[in-house]
Amino acid sequence: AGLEKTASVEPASTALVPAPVDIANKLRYLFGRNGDYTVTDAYQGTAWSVREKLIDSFNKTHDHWKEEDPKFIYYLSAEFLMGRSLINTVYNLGLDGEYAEALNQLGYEMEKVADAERDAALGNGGLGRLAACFLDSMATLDLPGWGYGIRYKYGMFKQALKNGYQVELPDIWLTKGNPWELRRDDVKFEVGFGGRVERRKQGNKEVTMWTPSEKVIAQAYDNPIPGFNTPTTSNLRLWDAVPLTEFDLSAFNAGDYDRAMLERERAEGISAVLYPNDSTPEGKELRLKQQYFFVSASLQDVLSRFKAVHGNNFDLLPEKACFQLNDTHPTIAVAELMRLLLDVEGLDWDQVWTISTKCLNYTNHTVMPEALEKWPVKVMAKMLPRHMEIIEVINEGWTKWLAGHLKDLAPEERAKRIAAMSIIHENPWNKDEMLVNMAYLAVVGSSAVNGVAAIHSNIVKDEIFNDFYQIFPSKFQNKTNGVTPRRWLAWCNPELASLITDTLGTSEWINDTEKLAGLRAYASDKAFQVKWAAVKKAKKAKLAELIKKVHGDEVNQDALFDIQIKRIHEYKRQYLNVLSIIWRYKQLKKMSPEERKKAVARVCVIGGKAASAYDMAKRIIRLVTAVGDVINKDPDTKEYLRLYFLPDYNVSLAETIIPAAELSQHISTAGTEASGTSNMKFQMNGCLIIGTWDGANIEIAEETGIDNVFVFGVRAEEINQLRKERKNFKTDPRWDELMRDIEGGMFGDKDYFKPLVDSVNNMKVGNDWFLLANDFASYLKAQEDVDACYKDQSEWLRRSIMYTAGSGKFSSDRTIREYAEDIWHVKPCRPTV
Ligand SMILES: [N-]=[N+]=N[C@]1([C@H](N)O)O[C@H](CO)[C@@H](O)[C@H](O)[C@H]1O
Repeated sequence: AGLEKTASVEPASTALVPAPVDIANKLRYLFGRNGDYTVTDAYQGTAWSVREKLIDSFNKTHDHWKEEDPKFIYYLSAEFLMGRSLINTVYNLGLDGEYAEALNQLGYEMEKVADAERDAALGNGGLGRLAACFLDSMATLDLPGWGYGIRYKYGMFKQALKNGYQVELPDIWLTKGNPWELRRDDVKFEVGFGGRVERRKQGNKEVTMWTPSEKVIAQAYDNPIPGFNTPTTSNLRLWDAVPLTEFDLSAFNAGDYDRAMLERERAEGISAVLYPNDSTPEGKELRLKQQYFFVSASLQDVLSRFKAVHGNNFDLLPEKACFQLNDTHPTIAVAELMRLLLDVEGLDWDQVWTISTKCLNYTNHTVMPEALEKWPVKVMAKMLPRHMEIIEVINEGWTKWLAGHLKDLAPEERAKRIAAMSIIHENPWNKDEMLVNMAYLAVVGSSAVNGVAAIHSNIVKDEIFNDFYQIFPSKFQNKTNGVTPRRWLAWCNPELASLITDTLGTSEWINDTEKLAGLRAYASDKAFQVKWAAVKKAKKAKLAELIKKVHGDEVNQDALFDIQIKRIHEYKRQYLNVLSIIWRYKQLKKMSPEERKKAVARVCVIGGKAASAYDMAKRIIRLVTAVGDVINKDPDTKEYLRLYFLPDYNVSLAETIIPAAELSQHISTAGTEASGTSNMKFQMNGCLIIGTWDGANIEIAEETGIDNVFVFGVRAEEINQLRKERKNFKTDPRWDELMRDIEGGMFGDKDYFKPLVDSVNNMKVGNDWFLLANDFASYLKAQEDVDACYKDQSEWLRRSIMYTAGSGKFSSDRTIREYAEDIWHVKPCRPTV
């Protein structure tokens, strides 16, 4: 793992070179810059200097783990939404003081320099960011663990607004090089696709030979992951797809330039771009190719390191390695681990099945039926013929076992149950097509299956996988999500962090967040409330600055900052938020100037990307910008209400918005948001929540005190019935008025907004599947409660402090400790300094 030591020459670490000198050295020798540095220079110089300290810690850690040979956890994920690394790395390594001083000497502020870094946006939303938070906690808890994923050349698209509509731009993030990665020329694996499978006699054994028709090389890039306040630096290994042959000269000489480049393009195309869908599957074959590409390279890598130490003693593998499948995206691992141990290592089926199921664990992140990946058998059989065979054999064994297990049932009932749990089943929308259900394959092929919040894990057990739960109840667990308090409180809100540390008299809360509960004693302390409010005010000023930069408007910084930032999706109901803003606007318009003065002014911010092919989500974005265009310019109301869509929402923007937020919205239809994680980040930063009884909102309310949260809306268990009765639901007259306004062109673009109105209001066309009309009245009521509470600032601040005090549970350290104890059975292994 660490850089191989040559017997003769011991590399001299640059740790002894004073940081300002080292930065200047990097700029001179890496970038040919000799003074009058730009802010980008200052970033590059600092990053390449810090990089060496990071590599030192990385090597020490991996040398130690090599000696100790502990059990490892490998987190397989198609997404890692890392964001920027400079601040996190400098602070986690405890180098913040040294480098802040160094940059001052060069005439730069750390914060400004940090802004020059591009986000590593190798993910869509919650699922990808969760993986990044998990890596931070695994390293901070000294757990021997690596992330494995894809080094996309183009990450999550950049979002821009053109006349109020979303436009997507490629995320060209690697052009200036990446100081946070190490290309590992000594770590490459072949990955095959297509071709045919043959059986051959070898001695008395029959062996299976898969001859792929296409091969690419998986090239490893290591991204050291520094833990906080520990010598441990773990790793995120990302794979880049490169062609076997760099350039087909013979084709070129034959004048066939295209063919000369063909193999290169085809190979590079595999890791070129992240599919921009959140909670909806991508059916394109290239997506399956991406999934198999990184899974095969990762498993080959783990087995080769295992064999280097333990030879062919594969029965030992489950004691030395376990894998977490981050949703169904890496589920092909069930068949690939079987193939590698069966066909390459020559072990027999039952032994391999035992080893494989012991090693694999699966996390489900959504119950949306349309989000559960199902690959057509014909696509799988063409691209991965050997894997399709293995999946058929797994399914045969599984359905045969089921027949035995359900022998007491009546034959037709038994057949029905078996068909309902078959990994390979008909496409309900096209009977001639058979599908491979990747979620069922993951459940059958794993030791543990978990949901990501209590309510979600119950729905997983009681609804989507109930048949499986009844057969192996002990396989199903809950692991409520968490977020790293380093990035999402200590580093993005240092002002609040130092107030907390001063008040609690320790900074230990940064990796022991249960200690935040100590703030409860200060919730009603007037002097403390003043300091608390001052921090929030300063952060609001920063956000106001950003709004000015993006939209050119000065906003009222004494207004309530009301935020909804997350991927745009109908189930997350940004549409409902906009409707309440239109209603608020209309109330303000009806008021006299005196009455308006008594109203609670609001600055509403909405941000989030819509998947590029998701038409309805794009219409929601346009409605937000159209409503904003009208109300922000209205002389009567613009002092009391604003609505801004902040484009290109990503990790870095969240780090600016969340500390400034006073109210955040998590208003998904109950039972649809598996967990949510931005809700936890807002809570940590003392931002109050208006939300439905859904996902982790419920556990946040339990920890913060239910009376401190503005909860509204129907409960998950009512949904099915309400959907059936939706067409007879008597809508609120205010709702009807707003539908007429939008349909009537109050915000222009009425034809473009018609499908939006129809989707929730015209039962012949849409059926308001996400029950916006049903929750409308109680939502407006909850918003009135927010206004009433905000008018009593001491009550508001008491609640704000109680939020942070109750956020201890939502540290990803707690989540990872639970995974490590209940699923992975890995133990901390801290290198000695
Ligand atoms: N896919 N997916 N699932 C999600 C998010 N969209 O990425 O995973 C997140 C991480 O588990 C959840 O917080 C969120 O509720 C869920 O919808």
